[in-house]
Amino acid sequence: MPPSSLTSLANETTVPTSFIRDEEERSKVAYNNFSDDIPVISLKDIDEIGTRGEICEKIVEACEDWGIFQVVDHGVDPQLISQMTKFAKEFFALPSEEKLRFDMSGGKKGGFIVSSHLQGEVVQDWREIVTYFSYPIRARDYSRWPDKPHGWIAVTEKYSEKLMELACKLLEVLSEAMGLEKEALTKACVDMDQKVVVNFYPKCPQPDLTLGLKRHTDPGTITLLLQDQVGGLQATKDNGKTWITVKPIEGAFVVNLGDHGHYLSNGRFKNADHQAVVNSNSSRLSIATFQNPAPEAIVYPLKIREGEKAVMDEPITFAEMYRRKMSKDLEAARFKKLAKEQQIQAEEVAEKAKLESMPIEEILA
Ligand SMILES: O=C1C[C@@H](c2ccc(O)c(O)c2)Oc2cc(O)cc(O)c21
Ligand SMILES: O=C(O)CCC(=O)C(=O)O
Ligand SMILES: [Fe+2]
Repeated sequence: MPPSSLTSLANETTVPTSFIRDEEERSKVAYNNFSDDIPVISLKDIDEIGTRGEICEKIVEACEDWGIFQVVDHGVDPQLISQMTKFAKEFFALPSEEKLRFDMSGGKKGGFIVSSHLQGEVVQDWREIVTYFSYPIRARDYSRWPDKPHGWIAVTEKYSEKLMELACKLLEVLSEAMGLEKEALTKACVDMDQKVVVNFYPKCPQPDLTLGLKRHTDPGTITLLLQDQVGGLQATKDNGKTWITVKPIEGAFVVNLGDHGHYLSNGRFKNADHQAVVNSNSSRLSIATFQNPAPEAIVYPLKIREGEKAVMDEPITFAEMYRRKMSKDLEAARFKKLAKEQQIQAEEVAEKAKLESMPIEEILA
Protein backbone atom coordinates (compact mmCIF):
# COMPACT_ATOMS: atom_id res chain seq x y z
CA MET A 1 0.00 0.00 0.00
CA PRO A 2 1.37 3.47 -0.89
CA PRO A 3 1.31 6.18 1.80
CA SER A 4 -1.83 8.36 1.86
CA SER A 5 0.24 11.43 1.00
CA LEU A 6 3.58 11.84 -0.73
CA THR A 7 4.09 15.52 -0.18
CA SER A 8 5.03 14.71 3.41
CA LEU A 9 7.85 12.43 2.17
CA ALA A 10 9.44 15.14 0.04
CA ASN A 11 11.45 16.37 3.03
CA GLU A 12 12.85 12.94 3.97
CA THR A 13 16.41 12.06 2.97
CA THR A 14 15.60 8.63 1.52
CA VAL A 15 12.68 7.12 -0.35
CA PRO A 16 10.79 4.17 1.20
CA THR A 17 11.83 0.83 -0.36
CA SER A 18 8.39 0.38 -1.97
CA PHE A 19 9.36 3.16 -4.42
CA ILE A 20 12.75 1.71 -5.40
CA ARG A 21 12.89 0.37 -8.95
CA ASP A 22 15.16 -2.27 -10.42
CA GLU A 23 18.27 -0.79 -11.95
CA GLU A 24 17.19 -1.40 -15.57
CA GLU A 25 13.93 0.50 -15.00
CA ARG A 26 15.55 3.62 -13.57
CA SER A 27 16.08 6.81 -15.55
CA LYS A 28 19.11 6.90 -17.85
CA VAL A 29 18.80 10.54 -18.87
CA ALA A 30 18.51 13.65 -16.68
CA TYR A 31 15.09 15.23 -16.22
CA ASN A 32 16.41 18.53 -17.59
CA ASN A 33 18.59 17.24 -20.42
CA PHE A 34 16.13 18.36 -23.05
CA SER A 35 15.99 16.99 -26.56
CA ASP A 36 14.75 18.61 -29.76
CA ASP A 37 13.93 15.26 -31.38
CA ILE A 38 10.17 15.48 -30.85
CA PRO A 39 8.65 17.68 -33.56
CA VAL A 40 6.93 20.91 -32.52
CA ILE A 41 4.10 21.60 -34.96
CA SER A 42 2.17 24.85 -35.34
CA LEU A 43 -1.53 24.33 -36.06
CA LYS A 44 -1.96 27.90 -37.27
CA ASP A 45 -4.21 27.91 -40.35
CA ILE A 46 -4.82 24.16 -40.18
CA ASP A 47 -8.25 24.74 -41.71
CA GLU A 48 -6.82 26.65 -44.69
CA ILE A 49 -6.44 24.50 -47.78
CA GLY A 50 -3.00 25.93 -48.55
CA THR A 51 -1.41 25.02 -45.21
CA ARG A 52 -3.45 21.96 -44.10
CA GLY A 53 -1.49 19.54 -46.30
CA GLU A 54 1.85 20.67 -44.92
CA ILE A 55 0.72 20.46 -41.29
CA CYS A 56 -0.85 17.04 -41.88
CA GLU A 57 2.40 15.73 -43.37
CA LYS A 58 4.36 16.79 -40.28
CA ILE A 59 1.83 15.18 -37.93
CA VAL A 60 1.79 11.92 -39.84
CA GLU A 61 5.59 11.76 -39.96
CA ALA A 62 5.77 12.28 -36.18
CA CYS A 63 3.14 9.60 -35.56
CA GLU A 64 5.03 7.12 -37.72
CA ASP A 65 8.36 7.92 -36.10
CA TRP A 66 7.65 8.46 -32.36
CA GLY A 67 3.90 8.49 -31.81
CA ILE A 68 4.59 11.85 -30.13
CA PHE A 69 4.65 15.47 -31.20
CA GLN A 70 4.00 18.86 -29.62
CA VAL A 71 1.42 21.35 -30.86
CA VAL A 72 1.52 25.13 -30.59
CA ASP A 73 -0.93 27.72 -32.00
CA HIS A 74 -3.61 25.17 -31.16
CA GLY A 75 -6.33 27.71 -30.34
CA VAL A 76 -6.79 26.83 -26.64
CA ASP A 77 -6.90 30.10 -24.70
CA PRO A 78 -3.61 30.61 -22.76
CA GLN A 79 -5.60 32.11 -19.89
CA LEU A 80 -7.68 28.94 -19.59
CA ILE A 81 -4.46 26.92 -19.52
CA SER A 82 -2.94 29.06 -16.78
CA GLN A 83 -6.12 28.93 -14.67
CA MET A 84 -6.24 25.16 -15.01
CA THR A 85 -2.60 24.88 -13.94
CA LYS A 86 -3.03 27.28 -11.03
CA PHE A 87 -6.06 25.45 -9.62
CA ALA A 88 -4.39 22.06 -10.06
CA LYS A 89 -1.31 23.21 -8.12
CA GLU A 90 -3.51 24.63 -5.38
CA PHE A 91 -5.37 21.31 -5.07
CA PHE A 92 -2.15 19.39 -4.36
CA ALA A 93 -1.09 22.01 -1.82
CA LEU A 94 -4.24 21.34 0.23
CA PRO A 95 -3.84 19.43 3.51
CA SER A 96 -3.92 15.62 3.07
CA GLU A 97 -7.29 15.27 4.75
CA GLU A 98 -8.86 17.64 2.18
CA LYS A 99 -7.41 15.65 -0.73
CA LEU A 100 -8.44 12.39 0.90
CA ARG A 101 -12.10 13.47 0.87
CA PHE A 102 -11.83 12.28 -2.76
CA ASP A 103 -9.84 9.13 -1.94
CA MET A 104 -10.29 6.60 -4.74
CA SER A 105 -8.19 3.80 -3.25
CA GLY A 106 -11.30 1.68 -2.61
CA GLY A 107 -11.87 1.39 -6.38
CA LYS A 108 -14.03 4.50 -6.75
CA LYS A 109 -14.29 6.01 -10.25
CA GLY A 110 -12.35 9.26 -10.04
CA GLY A 111 -10.77 11.20 -7.20
CA PHE A 112 -7.40 11.45 -5.48
CA ILE A 113 -4.79 8.72 -5.05
CA VAL A 114 -1.08 8.36 -4.39
CA SER A 115 1.07 6.47 -6.89
CA SER A 116 -1.15 4.61 -9.35
CA HIS A 117 -4.70 4.15 -10.59
CA LEU A 118 -3.95 0.42 -10.79
CA GLN A 119 -4.45 -1.78 -7.76
CA GLY A 120 -1.77 -4.38 -7.07
CA GLU A 121 1.26 -2.52 -8.48
CA VAL A 122 4.49 -4.02 -7.12
CA VAL A 123 6.61 -0.85 -7.09
CA GLN A 124 5.03 2.52 -6.32
CA ASP A 125 5.22 5.61 -8.56
CA TRP A 126 6.43 8.86 -6.99
CA ARG A 127 3.30 10.84 -7.78
CA GLU A 128 -0.08 11.92 -6.53
CA ILE A 129 -3.00 12.12 -8.96
CA VAL A 130 -6.45 13.55 -9.11
CA THR A 131 -8.63 12.25 -11.90
CA TYR A 132 -12.15 12.72 -13.20
CA PHE A 133 -14.25 11.49 -16.11
CA SER A 134 -15.42 14.40 -18.23
CA TYR A 135 -17.03 12.79 -21.33
CA PRO A 136 -19.60 11.63 -22.17
CA ILE A 137 -21.26 14.54 -20.37
CA ARG A 138 -24.29 12.44 -19.38
CA ALA A 139 -22.01 10.12 -17.37
CA ARG A 140 -20.32 12.88 -15.33
CA ASP A 141 -20.33 12.23 -11.62
CA TYR A 142 -19.56 15.64 -10.11
CA SER A 143 -19.34 14.11 -6.64
CA ARG A 144 -15.95 12.67 -7.76
CA TRP A 145 -14.65 16.01 -9.12
CA PRO A 146 -12.68 18.01 -6.57
CA ASP A 147 -14.75 20.97 -5.36
CA LYS A 148 -11.70 22.77 -3.99
CA PRO A 149 -10.17 25.18 -4.80
CA HIS A 150 -13.38 27.08 -5.27
CA GLY A 151 -13.99 27.80 -8.97
CA TRP A 152 -12.00 24.84 -10.32
CA ILE A 153 -15.02 22.90 -11.58
CA ALA A 154 -16.09 25.65 -14.00
CA VAL A 155 -12.53 25.86 -15.36
CA THR A 156 -12.20 22.07 -15.76
CA GLU A 157 -15.49 21.99 -17.68
CA LYS A 158 -14.28 24.59 -20.16
CA TYR A 159 -10.85 22.94 -20.39
CA SER A 160 -12.43 19.56 -21.16
CA GLU A 161 -14.61 21.05 -23.88
CA LYS A 162 -11.69 22.82 -25.58
CA LEU A 163 -9.44 19.78 -25.40
CA MET A 164 -12.17 17.56 -26.85
CA GLU A 165 -12.36 19.97 -29.81
CA LEU A 166 -8.60 19.94 -30.28
CA ALA A 167 -8.39 16.15 -30.06
CA CYS A 168 -11.16 15.75 -32.66
CA LYS A 169 -9.31 18.11 -34.98
CA LEU A 170 -6.15 16.01 -34.68
CA LEU A 171 -8.09 12.78 -35.22
CA GLU A 172 -9.52 14.26 -38.45
CA VAL A 173 -5.98 14.74 -39.74
CA LEU A 174 -5.01 11.17 -38.85
CA SER A 175 -8.17 9.78 -40.48
CA GLU A 176 -7.41 11.64 -43.69
CA ALA A 177 -3.82 10.42 -43.60
CA MET A 178 -5.17 6.87 -43.51
CA GLY A 179 -7.14 7.62 -46.68
CA LEU A 180 -10.44 7.56 -44.78
CA GLU A 181 -13.23 10.10 -44.31
CA LYS A 182 -12.25 12.71 -41.72
CA GLU A 183 -14.74 11.45 -39.11
CA ALA A 184 -13.47 7.84 -39.35
CA LEU A 185 -11.47 7.78 -36.10
CA THR A 186 -14.04 9.64 -34.00
CA LYS A 187 -16.77 7.36 -35.39
CA ALA A 188 -14.67 4.32 -34.43
CA CYS A 189 -14.71 5.68 -30.86
CA VAL A 190 -18.55 5.51 -30.97
CA ASP A 191 -19.11 8.11 -28.25
CA MET A 192 -15.74 9.42 -27.23
CA ASP A 193 -14.76 9.20 -23.57
CA GLN A 194 -12.51 11.77 -21.98
CA LYS A 195 -10.68 11.31 -18.73
CA VAL A 196 -8.43 13.93 -17.14
CA VAL A 197 -5.54 12.84 -14.92
CA VAL A 198 -3.66 15.59 -13.11
CA ASN A 199 -0.22 14.32 -12.11
CA PHE A 200 1.71 15.95 -9.28
CA TYR A 201 5.28 14.76 -8.73
CA PRO A 202 6.65 16.09 -5.42
CA LYS A 203 10.37 16.77 -5.01
CA CYS A 204 12.11 13.47 -4.46
CA PRO A 205 15.10 12.90 -2.14
CA GLN A 206 16.53 10.04 -4.29
CA PRO A 207 15.21 10.63 -7.81
CA ASP A 208 17.70 8.23 -9.40
CA LEU A 209 16.18 5.26 -7.58
CA THR A 210 12.56 5.77 -8.52
CA LEU A 211 10.21 7.01 -11.26
CA GLY A 212 7.34 9.48 -11.18
CA LEU A 213 5.37 7.30 -13.55
CA LYS A 214 6.72 4.00 -14.80
CA ARG A 215 7.22 3.23 -18.48
CA HIS A 216 3.94 2.66 -20.31
CA THR A 217 1.87 3.35 -23.39
CA ASP A 218 -1.46 5.13 -22.98
CA PRO A 219 -4.37 2.79 -23.68
CA GLY A 220 -6.66 5.15 -25.61
CA THR A 221 -6.72 6.88 -28.99
CA ILE A 222 -4.81 10.07 -28.29
CA THR A 223 -3.60 11.91 -25.15
CA LEU A 224 -3.05 15.65 -24.84
CA LEU A 225 -0.53 16.42 -22.13
CA LEU A 226 0.11 19.82 -20.62
CA GLN A 227 3.37 19.99 -18.66
CA ASP A 228 5.03 22.76 -16.68
CA GLN A 229 8.57 24.00 -17.41
CA VAL A 230 10.39 21.61 -15.03
CA GLY A 231 10.83 18.65 -17.38
CA GLY A 232 10.51 14.93 -16.73
CA LEU A 233 8.56 13.40 -19.61
CA GLN A 234 10.79 10.89 -21.38
CA ALA A 235 10.23 8.80 -24.50
CA THR A 236 11.94 5.91 -26.24
CA LYS A 237 11.47 4.58 -29.75
CA ASP A 238 13.91 1.66 -29.49
CA ASN A 239 12.20 -0.35 -26.78
CA GLY A 240 13.99 1.34 -23.89
CA LYS A 241 17.61 1.22 -25.13
CA THR A 242 17.80 5.01 -25.44
CA TRP A 243 15.61 7.71 -23.95
CA ILE A 244 15.08 11.40 -24.58
CA THR A 245 13.58 14.03 -22.29
CA VAL A 246 10.84 16.02 -24.05
CA LYS A 247 11.60 19.75 -23.96
CA PRO A 248 8.87 21.67 -22.12
CA ILE A 249 7.36 24.46 -24.24
CA GLU A 250 5.19 27.05 -22.54
CA GLY A 251 1.55 26.65 -23.59
CA ALA A 252 2.17 23.66 -25.87
CA PHE A 253 0.42 20.30 -25.68
CA VAL A 254 2.38 17.09 -26.03
CA VAL A 255 0.30 14.72 -28.15
CA ASN A 256 0.78 11.00 -27.52
CA LEU A 257 -0.76 8.31 -29.67
CA GLY A 258 -2.19 5.49 -27.56
CA ASP A 259 -2.74 1.77 -28.12
CA HIS A 260 -6.18 2.30 -29.68
CA GLY A 261 -4.71 4.74 -32.24
CA HIS A 262 -1.92 2.25 -32.94
CA TYR A 263 -4.29 -0.68 -33.55
CA LEU A 264 -6.74 1.31 -35.68
CA SER A 265 -3.90 2.40 -37.97
CA ASN A 266 -2.73 -1.25 -38.10
CA GLY A 267 0.53 -0.30 -36.41
CA ARG A 268 1.39 2.49 -38.83
CA PHE A 269 1.16 5.08 -36.05
CA LYS A 270 3.27 4.26 -33.00
CA ASN A 271 1.84 4.12 -29.50
CA ALA A 272 4.21 6.41 -27.62
CA ASP A 273 6.43 4.50 -25.19
CA HIS A 274 7.03 6.94 -22.31
CA GLN A 275 7.63 7.53 -18.61
CA ALA A 276 8.00 10.44 -16.18
CA VAL A 277 11.09 10.98 -14.05
CA VAL A 278 11.36 13.09 -10.89
CA ASN A 279 14.05 15.29 -9.39
CA SER A 280 15.25 16.66 -6.07
CA ASN A 281 15.06 20.35 -6.98
CA SER A 282 11.40 20.98 -7.64
CA SER A 283 7.99 19.41 -7.81
CA ARG A 284 6.35 19.01 -11.22
CA LEU A 285 2.80 19.14 -12.57
CA SER A 286 1.35 17.63 -15.72
CA ILE A 287 -2.25 17.30 -16.88
CA ALA A 288 -3.05 14.35 -19.13
CA THR A 289 -6.31 14.41 -21.08
CA PHE A 290 -7.01 10.90 -22.34
CA GLN A 291 -9.32 10.65 -25.34
CA ASN A 292 -10.63 7.10 -25.31
CA PRO A 293 -13.23 5.17 -27.28
CA ALA A 294 -16.43 4.12 -25.54
CA PRO A 295 -15.95 0.82 -23.62
CA GLU A 296 -18.17 -1.04 -26.10
CA ALA A 297 -16.37 0.36 -29.21
CA ILE A 298 -14.84 -2.35 -31.36
CA VAL A 299 -11.06 -2.23 -31.71
CA TYR A 300 -9.72 -3.47 -35.07
CA PRO A 301 -7.64 -1.84 -37.84
CA LEU A 302 -9.74 0.53 -39.93
CA LYS A 303 -7.47 -0.04 -42.90
CA ILE A 304 -4.99 -2.78 -43.71
CA ARG A 305 -2.70 -1.67 -46.50
CA GLU A 306 -1.67 -3.96 -49.33
CA GLY A 307 0.95 -6.46 -48.23
CA GLU A 308 0.25 -5.83 -44.53
CA LYS A 309 -1.03 -8.36 -42.00
CA ALA A 310 -3.52 -7.29 -39.33
CA VAL A 311 -1.79 -6.43 -36.03
CA MET A 312 -4.73 -7.98 -34.16
CA ASP A 313 -6.06 -11.56 -34.32
CA GLU A 314 -9.68 -10.59 -33.82
CA PRO A 315 -11.88 -7.57 -33.17
CA ILE A 316 -12.42 -6.96 -29.44
CA THR A 317 -14.13 -4.24 -27.43
CA PHE A 318 -12.09 -1.41 -25.97
CA ALA A 319 -13.11 -2.59 -22.47
CA GLU A 320 -11.60 -5.99 -23.23
CA MET A 321 -8.48 -4.43 -24.78
CA TYR A 322 -7.98 -2.30 -21.66
CA ARG A 323 -8.57 -5.24 -19.33
CA ARG A 324 -6.01 -7.41 -21.17
CA LYS A 325 -3.44 -4.59 -21.17
CA MET A 326 -3.75 -3.86 -17.46
CA SER A 327 -3.64 -7.50 -16.43
CA LYS A 328 -0.61 -8.08 -18.70
CA ASP A 329 1.16 -5.04 -17.15
CA LEU A 330 0.45 -6.25 -13.61
CA GLU A 331 1.36 -9.86 -14.44
CA ALA A 332 4.71 -8.73 -15.89
CA ALA A 333 5.44 -6.70 -12.73
CA ARG A 334 4.54 -9.66 -10.46
CA PHE A 335 6.64 -12.05 -12.55
CA LYS A 336 9.59 -9.70 -12.26
CA LYS A 337 9.15 -9.48 -8.49
CA LEU A 338 8.99 -13.28 -8.19
CA ALA A 339 12.06 -13.77 -10.39
CA LYS A 340 13.96 -11.28 -8.22
CA GLU A 341 12.91 -13.04 -4.99
CA GLN A 342 13.93 -16.42 -6.45
CA GLN A 343 17.29 -15.02 -7.50
CA ILE A 344 17.91 -13.67 -3.98
CA GLN A 345 16.90 -17.04 -2.50
CA ALA A 346 19.21 -18.94 -4.89
CA GLU A 347 22.09 -16.62 -3.98
CA GLU A 348 21.43 -17.23 -0.28
CA VAL A 349 21.37 -21.04 -0.78
CA ALA A 350 24.61 -20.90 -2.79
CA GLU A 351 26.25 -18.76 -0.12
CA LYS A 352 25.14 -21.19 2.63
CA ALA A 353 26.41 -24.20 0.66
CA LYS A 354 29.76 -22.46 0.08
CA LEU A 355 30.11 -21.73 3.80
CA GLU A 356 29.18 -25.31 4.78
CA SER A 357 31.85 -26.81 2.52
CA MET A 358 34.56 -24.39 3.68
CA PRO A 359 37.20 -25.47 6.24
CA ILE A 360 36.65 -23.65 9.55
CA GLU A 361 40.11 -21.98 9.32
CA GLU A 362 39.09 -20.30 6.06
CA ILE A 363 35.78 -19.06 7.54
CA LEU A 364 37.56 -17.58 10.53
CA ALA A 365 40.45 -16.10 8.51
O1 LIG B 1 -2.20 7.30 -14.87
C1 LIG B 1 -2.32 6.89 -15.98
C2 LIG B 1 -1.17 6.83 -16.89
C3 LIG B 1 -1.31 5.83 -17.98
C4 LIG B 1 -0.88 4.44 -17.64
C5 LIG B 1 -1.23 3.41 -18.47
C6 LIG B 1 -0.83 2.10 -18.18
C7 LIG B 1 -0.06 1.83 -17.07
O2 LIG B 1 0.33 0.57 -16.74
C8 LIG B 1 0.32 2.87 -16.25
O3 LIG B 1 1.06 2.59 -15.18
C9 LIG B 1 -0.08 4.17 -16.54
O4 LIG B 1 -2.59 5.84 -18.57
C10 LIG B 1 -3.67 5.95 -17.77
C11 LIG B 1 -4.89 5.54 -18.26
C12 LIG B 1 -6.00 5.65 -17.48
O5 LIG B 1 -7.18 5.24 -17.96
C13 LIG B 1 -5.94 6.15 -16.19
C14 LIG B 1 -4.74 6.57 -15.70
O6 LIG B 1 -4.71 7.06 -14.45
C15 LIG B 1 -3.60 6.47 -16.49
O1 LIG C 1 3.81 13.55 -16.46
C1 LIG C 1 4.17 13.20 -17.55
O2 LIG C 1 4.99 13.82 -18.21
C2 LIG C 1 3.63 11.94 -18.17
C3 LIG C 1 2.22 11.65 -17.78
C4 LIG C 1 1.70 10.45 -18.49
O3 LIG C 1 2.35 9.81 -19.24
C5 LIG C 1 0.33 10.02 -18.22
O4 LIG C 1 -0.35 10.62 -17.35
O5 LIG C 1 -0.10 9.04 -18.86
FE1 LIG D 1 1.12 8.40 -20.37
